[in-house]
Amino acid sequence: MAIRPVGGYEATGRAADRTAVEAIGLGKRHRRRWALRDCTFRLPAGRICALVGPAGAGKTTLLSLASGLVRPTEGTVRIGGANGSGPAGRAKVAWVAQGGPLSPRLTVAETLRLGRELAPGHWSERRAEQIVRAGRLPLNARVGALCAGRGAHLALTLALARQPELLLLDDLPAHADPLVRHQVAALLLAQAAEYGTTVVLTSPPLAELDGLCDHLLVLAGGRIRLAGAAEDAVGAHALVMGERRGEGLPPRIAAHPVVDAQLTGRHFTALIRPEGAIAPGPWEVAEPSVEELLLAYLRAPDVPAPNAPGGEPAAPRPRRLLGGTRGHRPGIPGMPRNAAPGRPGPPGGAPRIGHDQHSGKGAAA
Ligand SMILES: Nc1ncnc2c1ncn2[C@@H]1O[C@H](COP(=O)(O)OP(=O)(O)OP(=O)(O)O)[C@@H](O)[C@H]1O
Repeated sequence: MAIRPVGGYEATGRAADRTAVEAIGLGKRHRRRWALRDCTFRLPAGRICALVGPAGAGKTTLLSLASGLVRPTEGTVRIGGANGSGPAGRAKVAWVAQGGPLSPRLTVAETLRLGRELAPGHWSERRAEQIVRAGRLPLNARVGALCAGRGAHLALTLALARQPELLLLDDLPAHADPLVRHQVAALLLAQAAEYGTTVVLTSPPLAELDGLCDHLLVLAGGRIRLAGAAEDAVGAHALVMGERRGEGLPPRIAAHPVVDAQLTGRHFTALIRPEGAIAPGPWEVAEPSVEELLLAYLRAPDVPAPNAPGGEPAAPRPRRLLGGTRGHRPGIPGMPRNAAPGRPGPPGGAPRIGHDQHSGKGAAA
């Protein structure tokens, strides 16, 4: 684990009223190729945000820009109101990255002492002790003898004791055993609630997001595909499941923007962004889980952002009046909504409906 630049956290005002990260037209180009482009979003303070996207989507680039380690080619990113590229912005961010150097020869106590010395004026001894106690870190153990989960917990202690406003967390929970992952999740929730720290988790296990992440940021191809509060994002989509009678989706479903559709045998499952009421028919309509929503976006990296091209957060929407049979989690045996994370859809399953689904092409007659 490597701890990147850190700084002080001002516990003033209601977290939800403050903006932790604001990106406007943010972009980074390497030679002629854009790693990130047109990236516009606002992340309120005190949120736990899942940053999700396929390999090469631009996640690390976004973290590098947010941490101030890399300067944008275009646009701006502000951290707690300060320019993210300047010292004031950088001082508000901690980045716990995978594979960085915690010295294996030092003990836990020596590592913490070093952390305190390297963060004069920012270090909270009380917070460090709390986190060490919560993670049951043995103070006299050598860092090299700690299991991966405890090593991760130590890296997190170093980062949080420095009281950052924004914590960037790279893959951490995925590498720990379930108990440590649970401890880390509890720690992050407490940190966000009590200290207003904003946490950005890169590629967290999708099955563990419900109840942990309340904000979503989906990238693909260097552009934002979805950004906003998880609740709003879920409310702006619907999962429609039913029997199919033609080649593609029923026209009354394909009339809405389709994010992803899975066709399996005689059934279909589609994640749509309803534009108005969904016409009734031989299908069920349900609210997607966060996992289902993200899986659909990961399966459809080309889908345009709701407010393309800027990809701004979707505004909170009132609950729609849905047609069809609206249920909470009806589930259809063998359908993708029950698929395990990382295994989108049943084996030998349905073809993914491509881009032209958004215009409704490919719908069944
Ligand atoms: N220093 C660089 N020079 C050239 N191209 C780069 C550089 N850094 C990133 N890229 C390219 O920019 C794109 C985005 O890379 P980035 O590492 O941000 O993606 P990512 O979502 O973090 O991917 P992964 O999950 O595989 O780490 C990729 O196509 C990558 O090859």
